[in-house]
Amino acid sequence: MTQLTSSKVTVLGGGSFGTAVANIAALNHHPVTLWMRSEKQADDILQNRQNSRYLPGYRLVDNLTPSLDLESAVRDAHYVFVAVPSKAFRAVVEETVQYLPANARLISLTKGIEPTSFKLMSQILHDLAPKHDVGVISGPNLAKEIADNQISATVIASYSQALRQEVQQLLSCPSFRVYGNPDIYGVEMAGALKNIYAIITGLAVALGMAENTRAAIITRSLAEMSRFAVRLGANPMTFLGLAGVGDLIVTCSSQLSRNYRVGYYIGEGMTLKQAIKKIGETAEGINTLRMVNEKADELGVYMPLVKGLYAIIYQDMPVKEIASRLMSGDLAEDVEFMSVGM
Ligand SMILES: NC(=O)c1ccc[n+]([C@@H]2O[C@H](COP(=O)([O-])OP(=O)(O)OC[C@H]3O[C@@H](n4cnc5c(N)ncnc54)[C@H](O)[C@@H]3O)[C@@H](O)[C@H]2O)c1
Ligand SMILES: O=P(O)(O)OC[C@H](O)CO
Repeated sequence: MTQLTSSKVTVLGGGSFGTAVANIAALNHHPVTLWMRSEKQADDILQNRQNSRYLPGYRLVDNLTPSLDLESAVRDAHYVFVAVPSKAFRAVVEETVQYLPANARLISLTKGIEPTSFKLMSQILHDLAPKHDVGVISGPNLAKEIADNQISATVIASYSQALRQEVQQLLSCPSFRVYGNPDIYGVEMAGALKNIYAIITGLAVALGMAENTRAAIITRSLAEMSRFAVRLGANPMTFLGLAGVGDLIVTCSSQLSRNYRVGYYIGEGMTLKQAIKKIGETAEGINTLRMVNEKADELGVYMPLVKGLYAIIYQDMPVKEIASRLMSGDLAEDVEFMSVGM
């Protein structure tokens, strides 16, 4: 691999993950611009070297510069990472492309699916910037742990081998290891789907589940999400990697996951609205659940866990009734591996 020289990196979105990834690139001595909407947050970074709203207590390196001006943030960038919630993704990229240098690489950090179109973020990037190389980062990456320099690993997925290798070099450091994978669809789908199962696990923990139960939920979640994604064209092997089982494990185990916490608060008796308000940050799984539930019906893919959570959240079904339905369904359906692709 040829050594990457100092490259101008821009991250769009000053939330927890955008800030954490921007800081890693800056730690690797690249000049980094973090574009955000909030003047207050930008001032906070300039004056206190901290994003107190999203990553309180973590020092941001000096070569990370906040910016409120999209044009100047993007104009000379070699790499543009997009870290805004999926519902804002298309609008932000639409505005960005007019300023994009011809050779800039575009990489999504977002784990979600576009409502109505069912497009993944890389597909939106392709739509809006068809001449640019596109990639996606996904893996077990809790932003606060990355900011705390805890050892973490992730996946850069792209059809472009050059882009994969460049991003590996751009972000790899002693506490962060980046692996390449050409299966962009599988990596991205895994990152979106695991949020649904984190909500289920959080809910089950709040209701006092035992460790056997957690293991059963995580394992059946992996089978269910792989079955769905493989039906849509993903490589089943991706689900045995960091972006698949890796991310599923961390998101279904940690109170730092916002999706897990949504489930936990609902399990404690909050309404969905109250849970979302209490978290105050992006929890993509809520919308992903609606879209995947609909798509599973359309494709005829068997997804009992998605169906169960949908019934609890959107149809007000009692959790106990859903749990007993899951445990007493037709055993003929419950074959561990349904086909070569699970
Ligand atoms: N936080 C994590 O641990 C983590 C890890 C991996 C991936 N992700 C993914 O990254 C994406 C972003 O998550 P996050 O954790 O940074 O969310 P967040 O809630 O911490 O921050 C979202 C940021 O996006 C900004 N934003 C929202 N709408 C915008 C718009 N229209 N224009 C400009 N900025 C806008 C908000 O102001 C905020 O700064 C999500 O899809 C999430 O699943 C998060
Ligand atoms: O906080 P969550 O639930 O969005 O999860 C964060 C990351 O996706 C974990 O990899």
